[in-house]
Amino acid sequence: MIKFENVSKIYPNGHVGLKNVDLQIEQGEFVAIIGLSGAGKSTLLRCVNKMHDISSGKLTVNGVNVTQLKGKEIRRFRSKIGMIFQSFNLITRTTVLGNVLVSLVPELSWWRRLLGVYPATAKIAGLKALDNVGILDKAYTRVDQLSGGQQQRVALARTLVGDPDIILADEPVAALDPVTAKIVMDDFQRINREMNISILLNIHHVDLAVAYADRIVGIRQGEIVFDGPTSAVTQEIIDEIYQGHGSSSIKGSLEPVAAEVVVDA
Ligand SMILES: Nc1ncnc2c1ncn2[C@@H]1O[C@H](COP(=O)(O)OP(=O)(O)OP(=O)(O)O)[C@@H](O)[C@H]1O
Repeated sequence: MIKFENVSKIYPNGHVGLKNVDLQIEQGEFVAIIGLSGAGKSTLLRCVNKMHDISSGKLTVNGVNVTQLKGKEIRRFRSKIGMIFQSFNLITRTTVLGNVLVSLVPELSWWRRLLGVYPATAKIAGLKALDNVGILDKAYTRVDQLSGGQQQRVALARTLVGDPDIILADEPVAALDPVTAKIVMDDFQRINREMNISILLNIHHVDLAVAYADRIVGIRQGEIVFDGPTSAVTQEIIDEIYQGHGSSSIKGSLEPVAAEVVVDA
């Protein structure tokens, strides 16, 4: 369980990234965080795995007080939290399998790290993760020869090989075309349902958020202004989250609501 209790985040320059956030996410939930650019979506996500430190309040993940983690504890803590970025963050000149196995490097002995020699068990785990996201046949292809969608699936496989409890995804489909975005969102949904991994995902496309997530959290200027099941989301709520910015002219329109994808001009 991820639990924010009255959490605020103030950046060193005084900017308030999060303000009095109360949020509880149970294991296995699929939550989409929506809001205008600069609303605080990434800040919220990055506090969960301590990429950002909170300024006040309390943040616990599976009972662990995140603020109190130090040194090696942080690495161990993060090993159960996968992170996916818009830009994939892969080593482009390495094979797909090599990228997936990178996440296991901290657990390997120094000589294996030095030589890049992975035990058979690690390789099998890596290949299984690739199979899980439908790109097993690309295992020995260099990452820079893959499409954007395939690269994001490599990133997803890299998180899966660590057997995470939680996956944080920061705009994972923003760089993808609508069809590929849907394929990647299908992967997230399947992984969430089949593996009971909590998914916390920032997304600009409200239609995709509503089509895939179980729960929507709306953020405006660092504050949560909506938190509820996807079924409760209305155009009025979307307008409230994107207040003052004419949601139908940005990506915050509920039309169409279903899995059909709005092309980002
Ligand atoms: N390191 C930083 N120092 C100061 N201010 C920051 C820092 N990082 C983010 N901010 C500010 O905090 C606010 C929230 O940023 P954040 O990246 O969380 O927004 P976001 O909702 O994820 O936006 P986007 O959708 O554009 O990624 C923004 O006003 C941003 O300028």
